Amino acid sequence: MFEVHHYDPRKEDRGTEKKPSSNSESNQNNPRTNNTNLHSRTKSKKRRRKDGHDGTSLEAQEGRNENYSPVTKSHQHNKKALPTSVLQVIAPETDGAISSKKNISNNLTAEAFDDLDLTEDVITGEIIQEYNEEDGDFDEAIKTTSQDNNISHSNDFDPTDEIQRALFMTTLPIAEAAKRWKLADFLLQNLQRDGYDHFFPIQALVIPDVIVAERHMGTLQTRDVCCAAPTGSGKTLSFVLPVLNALAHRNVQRLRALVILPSRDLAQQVHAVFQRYSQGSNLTIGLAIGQTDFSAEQKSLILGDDDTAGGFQHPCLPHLRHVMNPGNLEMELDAMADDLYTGGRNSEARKKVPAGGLSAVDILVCTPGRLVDHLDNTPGFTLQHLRFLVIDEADRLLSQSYHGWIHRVLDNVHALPQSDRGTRSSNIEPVTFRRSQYDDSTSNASSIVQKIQLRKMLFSATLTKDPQKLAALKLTNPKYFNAHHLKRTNSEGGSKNAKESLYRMPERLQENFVECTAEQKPLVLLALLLQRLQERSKNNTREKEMIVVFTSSLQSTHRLARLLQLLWQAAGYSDPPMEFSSTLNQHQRSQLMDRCNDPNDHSVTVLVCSDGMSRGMDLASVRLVIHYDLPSMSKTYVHRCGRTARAGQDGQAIALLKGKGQIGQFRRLRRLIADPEQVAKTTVKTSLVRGVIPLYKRCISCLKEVLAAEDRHELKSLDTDLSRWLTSDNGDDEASDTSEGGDTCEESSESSR
Ligand SMILES: Nc1ncnc2c1ncn2[C@@H]1O[C@H](COP(=O)(O)OP(=O)(O)OP(=O)(O)O)[C@@H](O)[C@H]1O
Repeated sequence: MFEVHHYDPRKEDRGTEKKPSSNSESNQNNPRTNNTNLHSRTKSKKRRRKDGHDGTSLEAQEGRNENYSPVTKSHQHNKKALPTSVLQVIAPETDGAISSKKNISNNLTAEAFDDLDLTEDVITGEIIQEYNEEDGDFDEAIKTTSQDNNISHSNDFDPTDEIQRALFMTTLPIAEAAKRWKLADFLLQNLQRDGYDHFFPIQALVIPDVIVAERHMGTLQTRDVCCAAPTGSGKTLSFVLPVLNALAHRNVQRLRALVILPSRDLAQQVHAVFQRYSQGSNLTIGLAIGQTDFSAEQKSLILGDDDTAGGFQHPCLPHLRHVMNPGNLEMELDAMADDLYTGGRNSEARKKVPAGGLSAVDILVCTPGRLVDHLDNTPGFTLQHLRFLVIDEADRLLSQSYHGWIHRVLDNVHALPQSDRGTRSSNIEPVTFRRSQYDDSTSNASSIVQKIQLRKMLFSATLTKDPQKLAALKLTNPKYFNAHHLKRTNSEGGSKNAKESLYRMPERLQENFVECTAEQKPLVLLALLLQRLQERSKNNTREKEMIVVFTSSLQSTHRLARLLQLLWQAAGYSDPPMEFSSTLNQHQRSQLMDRCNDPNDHSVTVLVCSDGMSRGMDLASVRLVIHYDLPSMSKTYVHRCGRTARAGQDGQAIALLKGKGQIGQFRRLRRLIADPEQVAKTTVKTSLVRGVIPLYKRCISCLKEVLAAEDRHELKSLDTDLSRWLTSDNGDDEASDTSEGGDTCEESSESSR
């Protein structure tokens, strides 16, 4: 079930959950009830417009349209079908959705969307003609191709509906979809370079939404976006592409998009995606995560000579530099527009601070703490011209204050740089304007220029709907894309808990658990790992594959990683397991991620991670996630599992549960996630577990010494060569207790890690 609805935090505040519209009501209003083919629906769409109807589609409210799958001829040509999991990300069945056209509630909206990709000419002309001429009956063609792709179809397709439209766009070859959205050429080239054939549904939903809002900025009211979609469903490109597209034709360099992430690792990852997709444009992407020293980071963000960034010695210098800049003309226009718009209220302030501040970057990817540092201490750093505020892993960021970053950002958006605060009024207007597309000499001033609006975009696989937290962001008329309450395309009623469940797993994830005792747990883990590696070498698999093991604390991550490294050494295996946690410094973590991401580097087979690393990490080769310790929160479980089965690929997650107590705990935790019955018990061969006991005993006796040596700085954190600690005897005496000691069952809250 996919919802797109108008989210009103005030309603939740009063405890009044948004209720689905009743079927009968929806039926009465549904203009499509009797439509059986695309021709008649298109006509009915025209009729509705004539009648002043806003074109709102209501089948999403009714939940009757779960089987929709529009298919074009071009998709038929492309035999590589989209994974159904990807299509199901936004399966249109829903209980509370209101079509976005109604949401935007503006007569212009329908035209705005049509303007974008599916004009009636396209619908009635291009696509249908193709089928009429070459494939015969259009509906039949849809049916046939749907069956080919194992996707059921419905006759209720109405291309004016946003969800339907998004699904439709996912079936088109990526070049065609990009053309219809008029995506910048460099973006398409980058997508093709990466071998992407189709957009994913969440992308097909969010990208045109942002494009429409940008194109019709003057007439459509800005709507902020809250987007919850499963792990690995492609949320990153859903904001990277439209932001780059919107800024691609800028003349003057200013900080126009701010992308905030909860950790340095994620910020680096998203920064890399921006870099990759900005190739071919002249946009500059900044990174502020505290990786370099502060003044070096300042210099990378702010234009000017070496002395300017840190010192900002003379206010005239940057102004002069800006006047000499080729972008001068555009700036002057902005200034003029500003005067026209604000009656000159800002002109005094502008005399002191060059319009646009001194940004050396167009887009800044950052962590909240470092952002606040720059707001406080970097002269010329301004959020004055921000057009996009993207908050990725929003629930995580909103749950932590990070020096009150939200208030600091909101206070600074559209405000002048710190250096000129003394002169401005408290409620200053934004000073960025752009020329209207409909510029003509007869227009008056206010129609020539459009005030740039800030759009906030929130993303997460476990996005909170906590009204208090969202309220802090002061969202404008937010539009909530919820892709969690999904329904399997071909099943009748979906899962029992589909409506109550908060989260949803990737479609191709297989979830299992193994029941064992505390003592058996490390043995079971070892047996599982060895079994997997042996299978791999037996099958002679060349493809890169990784296993990620999660523990519940930093300390157990380190202990377990060391134990496994000893075991590898004792067994004579190459490529020992690696630790990935905040025990490593940023540079070491980045290097490790590079190795994990390099398809030709097969040296990392097992990663032992703390929960600090459970979110967002995008490693295509992870095939198995093992929950060595059970997390205490459902959302941590969701994010951990989401390190595999990404982008429509297969993956498996196995939880090691200590006895009945933990099985109950696991059930409770799993209740918030759709399809609890999907989790199956699995076992590990006793012979395998028995087989690893001598090896384990030999290593557990050395572990203490290894850790002590590390405390004495005799061993580096990345050093995996532990051979000198391995004794030749099998350690029978010392290791009568097989517990490795780091196996703590203690659960700690996600935020405490
Ligand atoms: N249209 C596409 N076709 C094929 N692969 C894609 C497409 N879009 C994104 N991907 C790939 O899918 C993978 C997952 O995407 P992404 O990291 O954006 O997921 P996500 O939804 O942000 O997940 P998480 O919630 O775990 O952060 C990435 O490796 C990305 O390159």
